[in-house]
Amino acid sequence: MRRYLSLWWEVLRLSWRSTPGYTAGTLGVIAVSVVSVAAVGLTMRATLDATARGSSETALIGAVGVALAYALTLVVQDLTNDCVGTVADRTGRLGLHPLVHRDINSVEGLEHLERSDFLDRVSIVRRSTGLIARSAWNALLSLSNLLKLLLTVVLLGSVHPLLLALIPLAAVPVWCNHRGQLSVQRAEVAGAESYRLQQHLFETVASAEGGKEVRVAGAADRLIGLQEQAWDEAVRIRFRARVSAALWNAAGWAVFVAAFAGAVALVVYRAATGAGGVGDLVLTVMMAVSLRQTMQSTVAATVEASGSRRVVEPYLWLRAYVRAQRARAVTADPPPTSLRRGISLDRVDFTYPGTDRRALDGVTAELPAGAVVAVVGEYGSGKTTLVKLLLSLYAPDSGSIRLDGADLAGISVPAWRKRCSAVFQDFGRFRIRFGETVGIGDLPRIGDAEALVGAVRAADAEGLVGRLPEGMDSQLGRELGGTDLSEGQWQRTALARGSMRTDPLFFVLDEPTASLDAHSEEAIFRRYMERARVYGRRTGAVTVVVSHRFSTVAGADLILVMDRGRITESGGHRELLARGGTYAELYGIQARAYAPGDRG
Ligand SMILES: Nc1ncnc2c1ncn2[C@@H]1O[C@H](COP(=O)(O)OP(=O)(O)OP(=O)(O)O)[C@@H](O)[C@H]1O
Repeated sequence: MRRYLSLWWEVLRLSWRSTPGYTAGTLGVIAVSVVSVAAVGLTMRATLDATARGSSETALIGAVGVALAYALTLVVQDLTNDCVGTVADRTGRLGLHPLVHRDINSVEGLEHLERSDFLDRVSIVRRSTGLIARSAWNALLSLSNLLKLLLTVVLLGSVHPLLLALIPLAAVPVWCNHRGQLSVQRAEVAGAESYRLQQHLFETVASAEGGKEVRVAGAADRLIGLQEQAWDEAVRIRFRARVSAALWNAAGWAVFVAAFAGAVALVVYRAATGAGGVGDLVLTVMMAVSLRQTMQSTVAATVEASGSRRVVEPYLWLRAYVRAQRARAVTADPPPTSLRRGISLDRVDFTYPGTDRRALDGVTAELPAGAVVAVVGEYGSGKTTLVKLLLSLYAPDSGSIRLDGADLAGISVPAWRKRCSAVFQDFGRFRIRFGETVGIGDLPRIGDAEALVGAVRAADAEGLVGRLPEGMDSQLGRELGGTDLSEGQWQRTALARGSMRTDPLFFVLDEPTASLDAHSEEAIFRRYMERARVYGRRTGAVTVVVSHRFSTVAGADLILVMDRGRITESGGHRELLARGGTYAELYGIQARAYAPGDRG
């Protein structure tokens, strides 16, 4: 409960900051709604009692009071919902939405983006910032309704104390609703995976990228069938939970309505047998009517507040996760300014979240300072995973990675990343201006024209910039009114981005030329090897090159051969050839395949 109270308090403060006028207005309307309920009954009783006494002047003033109080009740009844809806919506969009996005993006590493439990919660939170804000206002509405209830019961209790028994009985529908909402909440999480799947399939079929292959393969109907299946599954799970919630709701109400009918009968009987006055009778009827309304809205607001558990719980979980990550970052050390010994891996194991096969299995290796290290191996042997761990995108499950003996786990992730440069096979296609898409490789120098030109030159992408309509300022992406690039051009852009930092301690080239022709590939590799040597001499930087093309890695100082998550061979090119193992065999196969005379 404390977690909820602190969240609601935070949301109300956020409401105040993001939309102070609406917040003040809504608070005012809620306060008036509390007072107006009692005002109607009290003015009515005073009017009738005055009439019975024959005091016409007081009766007239009382009648004006009744009219005003009643009009106020009607106005605030309508206004409350509108105001709460608007203020919650604005707080959700203006205050909470940016906070949630900042939280999600501030998490280091990739692990959380591939953990299905994280994704399920994030997808709920992302769509529900308005509901989270609404939950705080609903809690406030519940509180104001409780006050109204208290006022109503005090007035009814002044007629007969037995009516106070209505308070505990009012808890029955609240509990039943809460019970039903729990099953709705569980269903949201259980159906989130099917929901994501259907969304992914829909986007695959509908997007230009995936749609091409899907249409050529004639697989659209099948994928749409799968999407409908996943959609049905998601809807079925939610529907069942909602039916069960409705049944709980009805049962709770049945209990309360029975008790309420008995209470009203008692008061009417007392009035009829002369135990109460005319004013008491009218007060009872007025309060009975308003009690029913207040009870209804108390239950509705409480149920809505507790029903929002399905969105609030994931949000609280996300915040706790982000805080734990940040707390870890605060105590971290900076990375060394240069490497003297190098990077070592000691019995590193790693399994991707949600899978049960080790992607890295007892990996031990020494990557000497200043060295170019090539990692080769079959598809899926763990090469990219190894690189991801070295970049702190994931942490090892066991074993350690050390920089000059210091455990990478104790080093600040953002500070380490600032000393890394990487070009990946599955590079990003950032559809912004060309200069920006390169410049984000080193944010502090994103506006440094000289640095941009240098990076573009390193990636041999000057020709590409020359063909763009506005050079470095050209917008990329046709759907954004810009220019479309080919795969090879996107890859050169990624290479340029990876060349922005000029003093990395760790430089990664993970299949950086897979989309380039053989001629460009060779030229680029030669150029980047020279670059790697410069880094190595300057700071002892380690360069890791991942490649399927053995000819490109022959010049590396150290070659690691991977197979099913393990390093099976390591050494220099000549040494591995002389050993006659996997490397020698694969090298031989490729050398023959690429030899001009052997080609068919
Ligand atoms: N995000 C992920 N979630 C789950 N499993 C993954 C993920 N990424 C990779 N894997 C699995 O981990 C293993 C190693 O993958 P990795 O990408 O490291 O291989 P690789 O040698 O780089 O392959 P390739 O040469 O195709 O790039 C594979 O079995 C792969 O299926």
